[in-house]
Amino acid sequence: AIRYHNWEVRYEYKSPDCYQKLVITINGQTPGPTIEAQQGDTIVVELKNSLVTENVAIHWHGIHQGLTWGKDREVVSGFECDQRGTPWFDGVAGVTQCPIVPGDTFVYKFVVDRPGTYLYHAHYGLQRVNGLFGMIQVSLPPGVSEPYTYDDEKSIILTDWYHKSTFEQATGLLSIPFGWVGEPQSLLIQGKGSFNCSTPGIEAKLCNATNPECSPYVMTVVPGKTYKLRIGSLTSLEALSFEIEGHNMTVVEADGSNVEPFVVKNLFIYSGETYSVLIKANQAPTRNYWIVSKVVARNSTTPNGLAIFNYHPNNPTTSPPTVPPVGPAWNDVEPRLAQSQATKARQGYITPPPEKSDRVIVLLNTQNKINGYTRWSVNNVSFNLPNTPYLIAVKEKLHHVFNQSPPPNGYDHRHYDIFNPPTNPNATTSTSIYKLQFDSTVDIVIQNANALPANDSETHPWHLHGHDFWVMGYGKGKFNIHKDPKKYNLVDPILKNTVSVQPYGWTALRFRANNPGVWYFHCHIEYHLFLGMGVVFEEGVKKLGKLPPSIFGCGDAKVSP
Ligand SMILES: O=C1O[C@H]([C@@H](O)CO)C(O)=C1O
Repeated sequence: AIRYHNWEVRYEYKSPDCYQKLVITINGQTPGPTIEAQQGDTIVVELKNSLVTENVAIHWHGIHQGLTWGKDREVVSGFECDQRGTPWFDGVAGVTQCPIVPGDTFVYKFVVDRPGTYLYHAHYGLQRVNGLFGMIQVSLPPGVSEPYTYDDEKSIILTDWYHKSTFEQATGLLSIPFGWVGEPQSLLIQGKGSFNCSTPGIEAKLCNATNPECSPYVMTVVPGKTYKLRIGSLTSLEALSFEIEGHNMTVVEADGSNVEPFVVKNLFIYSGETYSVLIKANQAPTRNYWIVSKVVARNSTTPNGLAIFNYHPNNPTTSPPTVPPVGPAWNDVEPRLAQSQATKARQGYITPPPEKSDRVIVLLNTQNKINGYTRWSVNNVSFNLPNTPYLIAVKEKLHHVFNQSPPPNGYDHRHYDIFNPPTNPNATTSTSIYKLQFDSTVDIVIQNANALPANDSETHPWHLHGHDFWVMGYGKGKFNIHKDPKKYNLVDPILKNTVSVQPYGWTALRFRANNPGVWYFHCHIEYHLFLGMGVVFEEGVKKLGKLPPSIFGCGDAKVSP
């Protein structure tokens, strides 16, 4: 089926956490409308940019934009045809398309070829921070059922929320001295939070604690029933712990893959990840319970996000009689690593990875000063987008629009102490990209190191466009290229599109470069990406037919040839 959506994107005043500010809405909503579809459906989104002074582009997070069924898939020309990849609709301004200028309408059209929980969000500047995002839910075709049962389904998006405008944030991040955005003012659960309006310095007319826009989100359940809850995180900065007071959760899905079920009291979720959990409403039905979202991995001042788990027929607005659970310690890496390691492909749904890879790329994450500016770098290269999208530049052989020499395949691990902040005097900014041999198997090892402040290494969630990767392993300290690959999980690794890398730790991934296109791979912390924490992979662009004219219109790609 074709699922048609007509969206208008614009700025509006909203008070998601009681504090009024300009946010970006889709058809008046943030989070935007949920896209519901069945496996194999074609999604058409006709998007009108009514932002007046800003471009826009929307990324369909977790959607491959390539048809992965059938082994000998032929990529043919003619972009009207559905039975092929659509790498030009991945929605990244500067990578796969020119941005959509104010007043313009752009049509995204792509197939959702796998069931599961996915997301969509702005991929232009810092717009995601302003609320331009939503969820994509792809169900199985009729007659096919999931390997678990439940009575009903719910979904929520978790975010963090800032009061400063993204313009002010961007100005700080691009200044000397560096103006860091700091910790968010609140955490939102499905677009609702609660900032304390009596905080000193808050203008009374901008903050109204009784505004219905910031009444807590309520999830109503019927006693005894089991619910599938889809959870996505699109935080700008924070890693979260999510918990429903007194209720265990059974994890069954991660980033669209079936998970060998395991039970948690709290779920750790990083920006860009999605999970489905099963929850049984099996507690005393005479009261409501707290739903809590809490910052982990940073020593944050942000108060917990709260929502209400409402047992029908209790009053949905009645606060639970208890103090909300405090959740795990922010700095305890062990339970987070344990959850990541417990997340394996479900028996009967395992796609084993190739046993060997053709190429290994080690990516060292560092925070650097470049010409006095604070940046994030990968192998000492801080990434900048060119004015002409890579997809067009590669396909049309516009070699001058980006640096043609490849970025480094690794870093000098013998002479780099990941625990002590070296000055990284050689870091540069660059537009260069990794060219992958088509259909080769690629291993990526992401290595975290010190940030600029001493004794400080952060958690980074890395997201790959256009593919799922097998999560081969996680480790502490410096990755050892001789010993660590021997411990890779070749049996039942999960396929994901976003993965966490813990402080001073590493994460190893494997994927097949079999989707013709140009694909971003980056830290999903919006501010880190903004400061250069990403790379781009190109594979098989030669195989693509004519690019659709609608993605042209910027840089040296003004019109379709
Ligand atoms: O990118 C970042 O910058 C700050 C800090 O490292 C420097 O102020 C921080 O916590 C980040 O995540």
